[in-house]
Amino acid sequence: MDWIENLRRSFLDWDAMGEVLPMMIAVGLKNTLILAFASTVLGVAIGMALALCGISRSPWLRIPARIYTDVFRGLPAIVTILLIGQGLARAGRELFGPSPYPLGILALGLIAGAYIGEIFRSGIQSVDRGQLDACRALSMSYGQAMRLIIVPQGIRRVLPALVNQFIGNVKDSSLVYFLGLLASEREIFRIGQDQAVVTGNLSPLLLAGVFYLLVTVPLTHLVNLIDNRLRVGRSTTGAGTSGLVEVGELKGAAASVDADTRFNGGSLAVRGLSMAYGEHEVLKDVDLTVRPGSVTCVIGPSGSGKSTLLRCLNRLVEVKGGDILLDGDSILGMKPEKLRRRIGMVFQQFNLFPDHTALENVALSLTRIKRMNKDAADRVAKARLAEVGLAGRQHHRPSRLSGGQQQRVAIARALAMEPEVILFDEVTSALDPELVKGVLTLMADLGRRGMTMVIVTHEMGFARRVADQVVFMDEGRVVEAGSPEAIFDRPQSERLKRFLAEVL
Ligand SMILES: Nc1ncnc2c1ncn2[C@@H]1O[C@H](COP(=O)(O)OP(=O)(O)OP(=O)(O)O)[C@@H](O)[C@H]1O
Repeated sequence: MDWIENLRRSFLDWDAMGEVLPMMIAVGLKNTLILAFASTVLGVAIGMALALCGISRSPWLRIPARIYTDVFRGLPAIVTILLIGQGLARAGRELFGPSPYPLGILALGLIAGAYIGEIFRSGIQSVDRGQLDACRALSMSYGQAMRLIIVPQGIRRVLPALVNQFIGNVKDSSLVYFLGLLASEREIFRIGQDQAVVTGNLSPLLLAGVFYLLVTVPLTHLVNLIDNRLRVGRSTTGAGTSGLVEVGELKGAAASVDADTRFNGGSLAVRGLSMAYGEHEVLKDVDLTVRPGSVTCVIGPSGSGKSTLLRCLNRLVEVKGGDILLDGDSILGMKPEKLRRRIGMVFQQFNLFPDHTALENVALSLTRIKRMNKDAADRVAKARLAEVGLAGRQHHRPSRLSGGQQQRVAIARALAMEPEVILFDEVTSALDPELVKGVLTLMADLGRRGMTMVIVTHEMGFARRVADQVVFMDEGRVVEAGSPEAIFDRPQSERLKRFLAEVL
């Protein structure tokens, strides 16, 4: 069996492996890790800049980012490494000295940046649009929303892909030897190859392969672990609460709220409001008066413009014509962030920040927007959570709360900013039926305590019981507005009669 002996001598020459092992660890492994790590760090910095440029509205940022990505992703790594390493050799010598090592890191980093940029971009763009809405409704600027919520969430989602990129850099570092590294700068592959020439067999190279696997295989498992964790984290709904528990939580909370503490509700006046998405006219000449401390329920068929009307009230969308007055002042001249401190909003899909606990969700805008110190913000946040019956769940993340509890955290978050008006956009539509009551009970209580509320709802029973005014919209217009009795018992228009016949 000569050929087996030949193979053994070629690949499993233990003496040759033993001889190269110390150098493989002290020089090769060290250099490979430095090259991979430094180029990944550089790649992350370049990638983040590319991602932010890539999602920018300005073509001056978007187009160069696109070109960069196409070029560095499209070229074979070895071409880039040689072009940078040899093309910039002179400048490199002046900047870094004679060694091509830093240029190798630069080349690997430039290549990695193109891939990491795409990873970041897709991560950031995969963050639910509602997160940005929630940030804006909490009066964060676009930059703050990106920095505090959207980008960190996007990065968290793409952590596995980033680790994969690091693995890619570990492997690509083997190409840098083409630049002619000094002996002390050789990485795993180069040492294996050099020693293979000396020993005349492939054992040192096989050992180099084993070293690559020792670095990359655990990392691959780490990727899977992170991936699983993220998936489990997302799907856990460990709440396990029933509707009865939820209403019970609120009863407990009612005792902690001083029923005499009243909100300082503001007034709204909508005059001749129109709004369009491009050519599509969604609101037409809408007039509406909302008294301080009153509850207005907006009802109407799907697509009639109810949500858009709410979004105009805190300028999440811009109006086309007409005016909106808050306590007599036009909101159109106000800075949107200032306006949104005064008009809070709660969304159908809750839009809580998933990486933050209930307490952090409520406290975030207090520290970041209202500039309260952390202790004071936590005190306020705890009090607001207690008011919505969630004192015992402050440290739960949204994924561990039921839909009803999440919605109550969202209400606490809006309340914490001490708004004069709160807008509710179909806040019970995404809830299981048994969880609806808890949220509606809470909203009715806010109404009793004088909060001005504009509520888009399909809960007709709630509108009849709680509203001071019911507004029926159809095809972008207010068709009828009046007391619940007037709307539900004495509808005037054919359209309202038909709508009520369908929903009641
Ligand atoms: N971002 C958008 N871009 C373009 N059109 C939109 C956008 N949002 C809503 N629309 C359109 O505007 C119209 C009114 O939508 P809006 O969501 O305000 O209605 P709605 O009465 O709240 O409906 P629903 O009860 O189904 O939520 C619809 O025709 C809708 O398709």
